[in-house]
Amino acid sequence: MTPAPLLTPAPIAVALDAPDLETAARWAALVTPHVSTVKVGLELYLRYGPDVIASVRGASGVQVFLDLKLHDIPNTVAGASRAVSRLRPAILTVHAAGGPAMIRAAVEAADPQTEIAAVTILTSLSEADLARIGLEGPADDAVRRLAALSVESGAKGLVCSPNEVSAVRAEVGEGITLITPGVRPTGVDAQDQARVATPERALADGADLLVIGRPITASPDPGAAAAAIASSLRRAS
Ligand SMILES: O=C(O)c1cc(=O)[nH]c(=O)n1[C@@H]1O[C@H](COP(=O)(O)O)[C@@H](O)[C@H]1O
Repeated sequence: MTPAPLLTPAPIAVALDAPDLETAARWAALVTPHVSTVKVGLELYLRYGPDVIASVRGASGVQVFLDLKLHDIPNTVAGASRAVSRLRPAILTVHAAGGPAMIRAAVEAADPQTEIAAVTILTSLSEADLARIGLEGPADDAVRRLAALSVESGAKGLVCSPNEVSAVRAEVGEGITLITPGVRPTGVDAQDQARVATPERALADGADLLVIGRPITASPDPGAAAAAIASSLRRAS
């Protein structure tokens, strides 16, 4: 296999969970030489709406992941998916727990260039939390079940923790983008994340795109933090 050119951006989506647009755009500009993707979530989208996409895409034209985690009845999710499609995000999230008809509705309403990714079980939930919401047993079981139903319903991407990524790959095979938040470099606090692993582990276990927020954006130099994780991934692969 030909080694990747040294400066290929790493398969990382930096979560731009910023309180204001200027900060988000600054983070995006600092990290985009090093990473493939930036992620816009609820905090920014609910404050600024669709304009935020163009602001973070900036001059670099970096791939934008729109993480709205849609979860409603199929008709409503179809409308929302159609509404944001014109922004041409590369990825749009829905909650897998919305069920097959809802996932299918999101896929059918989206622009063909937008990949619908289904969030299986939030990485902030521990097995004790899962038991409290009626999902007793190993997280792996629920994640694999939701992954299979999402793919059957047309999702081309799945979001799970790095701890489940190899089980999910075995369940759904190649050709589905596996996206893992819950990523923490060695020694970095998990904060509100419950099911975590290092970036190197997530990639080795088969993740296609690592979502990383605060370990990069809370650094005094987000560009250097992104570059350090990207080069550590290159060394490990
Ligand atoms: O869909 C997501 O991106 C997502 C799913 C999930 O299960 N867990 C999760 O943390 N996320 C997002 O991934 C990002 C993680 O951020 P950090 O914990 O700061 O690295 C946040 O923007 C979350 O909204």
